[in-house]
Parts: sequence; C-alpha cells; structure tokens
Amino acid sequence: MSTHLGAAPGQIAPTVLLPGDPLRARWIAETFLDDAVLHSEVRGMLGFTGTWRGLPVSVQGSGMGQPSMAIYVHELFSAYDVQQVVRVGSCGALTERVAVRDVVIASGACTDSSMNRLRFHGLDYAPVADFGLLRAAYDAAQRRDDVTAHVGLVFSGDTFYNPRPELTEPMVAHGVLAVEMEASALYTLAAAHGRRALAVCTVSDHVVTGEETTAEEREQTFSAMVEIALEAALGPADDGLSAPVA
Ligand SMILES: O=P(O)(O)O[C@H]1O[C@H](CO)[C@@H](O)[C@H]1O
Ligand SMILES: O=c1cc[nH]c(=O)[nH]1
Repeated sequence: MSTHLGAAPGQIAPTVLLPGDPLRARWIAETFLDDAVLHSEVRGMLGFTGTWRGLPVSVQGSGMGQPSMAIYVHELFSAYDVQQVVRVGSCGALTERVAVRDVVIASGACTDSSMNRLRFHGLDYAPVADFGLLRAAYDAAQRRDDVTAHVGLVFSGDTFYNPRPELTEPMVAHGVLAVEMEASALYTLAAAHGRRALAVCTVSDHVVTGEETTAEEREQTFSAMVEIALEAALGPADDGLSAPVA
C-alpha cells in the first residue's frame, strides 16, 4: 500500500491507463479487461488490474487537475514500479478543425500551472509525450475508420472554467488543439522518473461551438480512445502478418 493507493505490492501492472474519472476507470475495467480485480478504493479513486489480450494492465482514476493526478502517478512510479502510464481523458476542443468525439493525442502540453516552474525554479520546461507511445497511438488510430485522431499540443489548465478566454485565439494560432487538466504534469513526472507517458483524450465538448457530451457519455462511451491507448501501450492485435519467419 502507498498513502493514496490500497493495492498490495505486485498488484498493479507495469502498464496503467489513467482516466481522471474513477467511474470511467470502472467502466474501462468492466468493458475492456478480463478478470479485472478492484485493488484500490482509497478516497473512492478506483483502481483495477486485469488483462487485455492476455497482457496485464491496470486502470487507475486520478481525479481532476494536476495536483491530484501527480499524487497517484508519483505513487504508481515510486511504490509500484509502474513503467508506462497512458492518460485516457476528456478534453475541450479549441479549434473548429477538431470535432466533438474526435481523439486528440497530445504530443506536448502547455500549462498555466506552477508545478513545473516550482520544479525548475522559475524556468519553463517543455513536457512532451514518450515518442514510442505517441507513434504507436497514432498508428493504432490510423488503423481505425470510426474515429478522427489529431496529434498536437494540448493546454493543461489549472482551471476548468477559463478566466482568460482571450488566450484561446493566440493558443490556437500557436498550434494548441484542446484543453484538459493533467497532461503537462504527467509528462514531467514521467521524465523525472525515467518512465513513459502519453495522453490520449476524447473531445467531450467544444469551446468554440458550445457542443457538449453528457457526464454519462464522458464516463461510458469513449471506447476508441481506450482501445487506441491499449494498443499503443501493449501492441496491436496479432494479424498473422507479423509472425517471425521460421
Ligand atoms: O475526463 P478527465 O480524464 O477527468 O479529464 C478532463 O475532465 C476533467 C474536467 O471535467 C479534468 O480532469 C480534465 O482533464
Ligand atoms: O479540462 C477540460 C476537459 C474537458 N473539457 C474542457 O473544456 N476542459
């Protein structure tokens, strides 16, 4: 056990999917994993371990915002030796190039959070995704015909209700596709611990058009994102074409 996770040593897999919503964690475990076991419910932040295509994988709720997420990811890395974390989140689209229910694979994350500046004594740091996970997620998304995926920057904000809407236009002009609340600190923590991280997010709402999904849809319907994350972390289905030549 660690301070905020109830799992016994060895109960968490080297690969963890990380939704903010603990109920999305339960839906993922029940929908995509075989033999999923609940191993943590401290503060209601549910964590499960099961298998996907025979490979061990865990799913852990992280809460909303970088301080909450960082508690869980720090403990996953330092107490459970987790090797790779793929955030499976929701995000708000900032540009009409991106539609509700599209998937955004975050190559890097800007932020207004002070967490990185505290770590680097006021200097800026550029948090980026693990390239291997990023490339694998892009490839997994390209194999599907049921979702449009975008690779680019997200903005990991400390506030959900944006106090500075005038910043949306310059951010979009500088390549930011969507807003969410965790990727930046996740990427920094992974770098600090020498582990792999990626954020794959489904667009739950559109900051420009006002279109939005319901809370239930955000909890239980973002399947493509989950399958892309699983394939990125654990490998594509064996299609028989990649078997080694005898
Ligand atoms: O749906 P999740 O993964 O929680 O992600 C997004 O949703 C929450 C805000 O509603 C924030 O955590 C944001 O990053
Ligand atoms: O942080 C978030 C997450 C989803 N949608 C938003 O607008 N912001």
